[in-house]
This record gives sequence, C-alpha cells and structure tokens, in this order.
Amino acid sequence: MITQFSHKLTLFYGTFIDIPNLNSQNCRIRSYCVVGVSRHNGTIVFIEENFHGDLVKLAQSWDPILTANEINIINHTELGQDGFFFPGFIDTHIHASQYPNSGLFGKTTLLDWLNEYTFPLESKLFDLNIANQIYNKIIKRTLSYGTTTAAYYTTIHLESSKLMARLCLKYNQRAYIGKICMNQNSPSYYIESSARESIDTTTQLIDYIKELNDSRISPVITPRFAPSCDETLLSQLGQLAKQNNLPIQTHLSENVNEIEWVEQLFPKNSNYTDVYDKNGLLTQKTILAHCIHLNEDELNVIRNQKSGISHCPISNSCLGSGECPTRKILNKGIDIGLGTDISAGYSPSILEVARHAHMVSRHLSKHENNDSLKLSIVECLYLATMGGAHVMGLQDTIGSFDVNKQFDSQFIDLTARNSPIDLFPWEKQTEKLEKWFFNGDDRNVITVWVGGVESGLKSKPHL
Ligand SMILES: O=c1[nH]c(=O)c2nc[nH]c2[nH]1
Ligand SMILES: [Zn+2]
Repeated sequence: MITQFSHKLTLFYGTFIDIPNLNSQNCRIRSYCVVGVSRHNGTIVFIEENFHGDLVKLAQSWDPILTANEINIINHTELGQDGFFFPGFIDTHIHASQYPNSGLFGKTTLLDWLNEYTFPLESKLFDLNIANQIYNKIIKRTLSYGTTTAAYYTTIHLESSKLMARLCLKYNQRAYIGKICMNQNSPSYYIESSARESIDTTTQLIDYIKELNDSRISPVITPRFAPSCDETLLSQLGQLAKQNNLPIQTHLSENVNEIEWVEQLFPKNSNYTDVYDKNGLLTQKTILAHCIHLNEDELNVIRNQKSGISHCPISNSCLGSGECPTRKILNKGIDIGLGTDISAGYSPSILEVARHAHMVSRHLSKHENNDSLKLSIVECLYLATMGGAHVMGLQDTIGSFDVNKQFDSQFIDLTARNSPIDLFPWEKQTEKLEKWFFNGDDRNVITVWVGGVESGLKSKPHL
C-alpha cells in the first residue's frame, strides 16, 4: 500500500469548485480543501476537505516515507471565497488552423463562408512557417482562457499536423489532433487527390503521434463533413478508427442548405446521420459538432451508438445556422459538451461559449414558450467541463476533481489585477460564481495545470 504513494506530491490547497454530475442543482464547493497530486503521473491521490492542520503531516499520513522537501505546496487559501480551483475547460470542437479568421465572416453562412474565408486560409498551412505562427498562438490563447483539453482540427497537411501535436506537448495542453480528410467537393487548390492519399497521411499522423507516446495527445479521425468525403473515404476512415480504437470527429446537421446537399449527394441514405452510421463513423468515441436540425430518428441513432455532441452556440449565431436543441439532447441522454468552433465562432473562450449556450437556451425557451428549455448556469458549467469530458470519452480522466483523475485545473482569482468583476462584501459564494460566469475572462485565470504541471506561458505580453 505504502509504495503506491512513494513518489513526490504537490498539494493544492484552497477552495475547489466543480460539477461532477449533470443533475446537480448546485456546484460542488469544497473549502479549505487539500488535493494531493502525484508528480509522477499527474493523478489526484487524495482529497481532504475542511482541513486546517499541518499540510506536511497530512501528506505524510498518505505516504510516510515522503520528506518535507519532496512535498510541493500551492496554497491559495488567503483568497477565501474570492479565488477557487475550477476544472480546466474542455473545448470539444476547435479549428486551430482557422484562428487568424476569428471574427471574420461578414454576411456569409456555412457554405459560402467555407469558400470565401476558410478554404483559402487553411490551404496556406502547407507552409510550416505559417502553421507555426498560428498554432503557437492558438494553443497559448486557449490555455490563457483556461482550456486544458481541446479536440483540434488542423488542415489536410501532414507535416503541420505533426507540428501541432509537438506544440500541444510543448505548452502542456491535452489534445486530440485531427488532420482533416477531404477528397471531393473542395477547391482544386485545397483537396486531397484520392481516398488513398487521405488514408495514407492520416495513418502517418497516427503512427507519428503513437511514437510520441504521451497520454496527453491522441490522433482523432477527422472526415471534414459528409459533402467533402466520398463513400470510399468515409468507410475506410470508419475502419481505420475501429482498427486503432481511435476517436472520430466531424460536423453534422449544421445548416439547412448543407443538409439538402447531403441528401442529394447520398441518395441511398435515409438522412445525414445515416451517412456516418452506415460508414462506421458513429461510435462511443465520436464527437459530432452542431447537430442543430436533427430529427427524432437521427437523435435516436446517435443515442444508441453512444456518440457525443459538441454544442457550438457562438458559431451557430455567427453563421446564422440556427439553435441547437440542447435540452432535448440532454433529455435523450446523449452526451453533450461545448465547442468554440474557431473561427466560425469568434471567441477562444469556453466560458464565453458557456454563457452563449445559456442565452441561446433562453431564446429557444421564448420561441417555444417552454420554460424548461432554459439551461441553468450550473448546467452550462457542467457542459464546459464534465460534459465535454464525456463527449471526448475522457470522463474517467478529466472534468472534475476526483481521486484517480488527472489534475487538470485552472485557478480563478476574482480579485485579479484588472479583473472585470467588482465584488461587494455582502455577496454569497454562489453569487460570486454567477458573476464570474457572466463577466469573467482570461484576466481571472491565474494559473493552468495539466496533469498537475503548470501549462503555457501565462505571462500575457508574450502571447
Ligand atoms: O463550422 C464549421 N467549420 C468548418 O470548418 C466546417 N467544415 C465543414 N463544416 C464546417 N462547419
Ligand atoms: Zn467546425
């Protein structure tokens, strides 16, 4: 028993807030809480709430052979309720390559946006120098907003996708790295020449990431969306995911013109969802972005296959795609998390996406005259953390503070220099949390850890 703990520990001490279950009415708030984290593998080895004693003695009660200088202590109790550890945010859908286009979409909707803004930018990332500039910035920026895990799309380019994998490790961000697959209905300057080429480069990326042998990163099979992949490519990608037990990510049912197009392109399939299902692309490890206009049959297939949905409300507003029926999806028991969908979404902040999810649910509730469609703040924060963990199949690893999980966390200081939040002495902890939800930003994110190790370069002037 004792040897299990015979490695060095970091003790994180302060207020811990998380939402381990969807059905919670309130966040779980643990004060004067000590979380002991193994520096050998980044997992949480013990949690002690309401602790007011000697931290070294507490650590030694878990591992008697630890000496005081093998124990690293990060103590934030001086902030009381004005500062708290919160699980790192999980971005279940983000196009790293599109970052320079954040906020650039004019009056376009999905299909003309792809042609006017997106394909021209993505095609430039065959140049490693350009890819290097973009990928460095997006990883640092998302970390600075508290995102500890992201499901990234890169581009069709192998070498710059490899670079992205290396950079995630360099900055210490947990990530899925998806090289985009697209071999039809794409511009001549930005298309893979065949299903064979697409499978070959995807396989090379899988092998490369396997060789890096680091549990923080995984390849993810990434057919861009049904219109840009022929049936051969879709089915071979399904097989590749199965052979390697890999996650899958793609887009589904985002825009009504897109859906009509899919129906024309795949007349043998009963609907858009069926195209993915028949090609082995709906698994327990599939992340489906958007899912705005699905019918009951499609939702049932997704639920039966245990696939997850990435809700991207900012993107859906920017491109005028529609409103994702989040409550309906939750009531079906389908896993759902949040995605920035940079650059259709303008913001790299999952906190901002969470408040947008909150607002969109209120609009839906008004349109449908149904109060139950409103999402609570606690539910939105669940989607931003534990919900995302479920969607990524990482629910046993991240998303909340529990023993045996990785310590992926951010520390939020409501009183930080230039904080956008003003506090008053009479405010309760839950009110402070609500104010953070609506007004907090990266200025409140003081430190970010992945696997118990500090991430990124939080010194913002260098971003
Ligand atoms: O939001 C989106 N971003 C994209 O890059 C994309 N490609 C296909 N469908 C898409 N939707
Ligand atoms: Zn997308």
